[in-house]
Amino acid sequence: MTNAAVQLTGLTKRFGALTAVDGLDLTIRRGEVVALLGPNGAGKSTTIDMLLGLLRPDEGTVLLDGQAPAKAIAKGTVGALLQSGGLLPDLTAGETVRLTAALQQRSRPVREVLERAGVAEFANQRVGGLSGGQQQRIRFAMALVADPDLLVLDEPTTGMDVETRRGFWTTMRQETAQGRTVLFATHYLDEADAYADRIVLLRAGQVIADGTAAQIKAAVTGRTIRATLPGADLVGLAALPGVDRVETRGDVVMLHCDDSDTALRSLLGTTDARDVEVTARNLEDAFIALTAAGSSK
Ligand SMILES: Nc1ncnc2c1ncn2[C@@H]1O[C@H](COP(=O)(O)OP(=O)(O)OP(=O)(O)O)[C@@H](O)[C@H]1O
Repeated sequence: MTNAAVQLTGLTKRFGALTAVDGLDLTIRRGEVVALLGPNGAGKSTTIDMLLGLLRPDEGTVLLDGQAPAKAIAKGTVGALLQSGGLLPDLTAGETVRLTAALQQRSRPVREVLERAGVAEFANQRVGGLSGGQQQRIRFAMALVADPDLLVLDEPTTGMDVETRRGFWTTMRQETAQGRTVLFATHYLDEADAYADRIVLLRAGQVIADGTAAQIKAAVTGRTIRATLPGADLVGLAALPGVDRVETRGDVVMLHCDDSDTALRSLLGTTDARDVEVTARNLEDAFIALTAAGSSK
């Protein structure tokens, strides 16, 4: 079969005058790990809710492995971790996952899933008394227990401390190594950078960048040359070929360049610059640049 794991076409959702998701097209191949990255209100959760069939699109279509969401989900091939809800406070963590397993057409051994998701250590405690991060781990176990081909995770590490986050992503790596397709929404640039094969950057319900972390960084073109140059002639530096803008901090100059190779040759040829460093923009620079302008609709 050649169906994409996820195919969103012209997906649109309006809430009154607000267009939360605006004609979104997205195809995810099987086995891809995709981060849906964007600031608050970008439309990540609304997209995920439509993808899972929890919210009806105003326009557009969702296909999961070539089928409507309800059909794919009924077959048990989709596991989801949503931001809230879904937990009964009086059940224990273990009972919650066992109950979820019992409702699936196919399921993995509960004991194994409890271990994997880091729930085993508090499996006998009631859900209502657990922390937000522990409850997130239970939701993760619930998503895994169906042995899904597609895992959809809406801000999975919310409420987790640093160590738990790390453990979560270690487990995720093991899961994705088995060929699962994963779509996760996140605010965290480092998570998208470290764990996704592909980053889809959303702003105001539209895709504004789509590629590997390296491609997204490259989309915000330019590099910065940093050098020590006491008494620098700033006007002269700004006029060097390849230089966009010049900043100084004491004896250090920073040349923001659209062509750092040309700029570097001129800098070294015409000045006494030393301790020279050339750096690419990082994902945070790209994120800020791409999401900053015109974000309100
Ligand atoms: N049920 C609703 N009724 C009205 N407006 C809504 C509703 N759900 C979402 N919105 C609005 O739609 C926009 C997109 O929200 P959404 O939750 O999808 O964004 P998000 O990217 O997931 O944000 P966050 O990172 O804060 O979770 C926001 O402006 C939000 O206020």
